[in-house]
Amino acid sequence: MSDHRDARAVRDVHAFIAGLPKAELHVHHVGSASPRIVAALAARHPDSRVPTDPEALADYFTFTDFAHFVEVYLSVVDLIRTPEDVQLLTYEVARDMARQQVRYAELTITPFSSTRRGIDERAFMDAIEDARKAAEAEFGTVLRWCFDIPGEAGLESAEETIRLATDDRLRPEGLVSFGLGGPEIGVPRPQFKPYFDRAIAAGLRSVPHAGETTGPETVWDALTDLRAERIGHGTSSARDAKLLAHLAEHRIPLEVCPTSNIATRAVRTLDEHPIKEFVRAGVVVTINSDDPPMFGTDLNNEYAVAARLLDLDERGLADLAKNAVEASFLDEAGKTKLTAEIDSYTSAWLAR
Ligand SMILES: Nc1ncnc2c1ncn2[C@@H]1O[C@H](CCC(=O)c2cccc(C(=O)O)c2)[C@@H](O)[C@H]1O
Ligand SMILES: [Zn+2]
Repeated sequence: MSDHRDARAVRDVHAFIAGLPKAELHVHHVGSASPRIVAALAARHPDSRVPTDPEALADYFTFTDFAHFVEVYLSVVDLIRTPEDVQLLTYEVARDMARQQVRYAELTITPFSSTRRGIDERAFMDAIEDARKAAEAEFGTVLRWCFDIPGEAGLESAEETIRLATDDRLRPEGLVSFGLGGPEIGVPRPQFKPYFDRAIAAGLRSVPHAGETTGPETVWDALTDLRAERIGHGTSSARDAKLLAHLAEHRIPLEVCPTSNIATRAVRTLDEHPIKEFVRAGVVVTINSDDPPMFGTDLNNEYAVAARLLDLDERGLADLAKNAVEASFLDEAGKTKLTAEIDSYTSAWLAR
């Protein structure tokens, strides 16, 4: 292929991705605050130390390691102080998703971080639900929630998160799953088993982060003790052939977030990312953005990265998008509809 045609092919793939209807399964609520949203929140709370100028913000969002990332993340959490802030963040995140043709997203929310900072729990639930309904009506993007335990904040945070997720008077209609985030080093997964047992008994699905910054044994713990149905990241699974075979056989999808893994220094370079090994082993791979503005990315860019790393054409990209629909917690009718939308978009594109 000549350089000229190469460049055109890449442009074409980007245009295809931009219009491709997509589902996103691993994306954090606070971690999705774009410079536009950060500026709006900081204008409400001028004492904040988070910069609002986009260039300064890009600098601020350059991380030395995972611990530094969590420190910066928590400074953005500190910008969210009222139920109105929660509503604004959630609604505006949905607007950014809709612009990328994201039709369905499971958004990971850490309610503990808000309630411990004094936001009333009832008002918090009302704020996210108001935003969810408005986003669906106005942007056509369907949102669902994953409530996650911030592991580093200890069992007190696990207790608070499970209470908020299972108390019938509080539990929001959009809640579908239960997660575990934050640092893994020094935060063993098995201690959270009783909380995942309670979540699963209440009908929630188990989707912990595992194997992002620690080895494959953490992924095994997530499968065995937390009964994970999908794994957040699971990057280090590539180091354990038996684990890869297990994930493939039981069709346990990985929520792969390539750019995030580089930004938090979990993986050295994109070319060393194990996504190819996952696909080669037959593991179901989904593509996600994690904390897109913090990592200078968005879901469309993550699909473009995957296209390059996996050498995918439009059909291959559509298959990735369909993996996410299949691995989602949408009902069967919703899955069938979104899959058909992906297929008809792809056929129309290829028939141009
Ligand atoms: N790639 C990621 N991998 C893992 N997690 C990620 C990723 N991206 C975003 N997160 C989020 O980071 C939070 C970390 C928050 C946390 O540990 C903490 C500790 C102590 C106190 C408090 C508090 O609020 O007072 C919070 C998690 O809840 C998670 O949702
Ligand atoms: Zn994450």
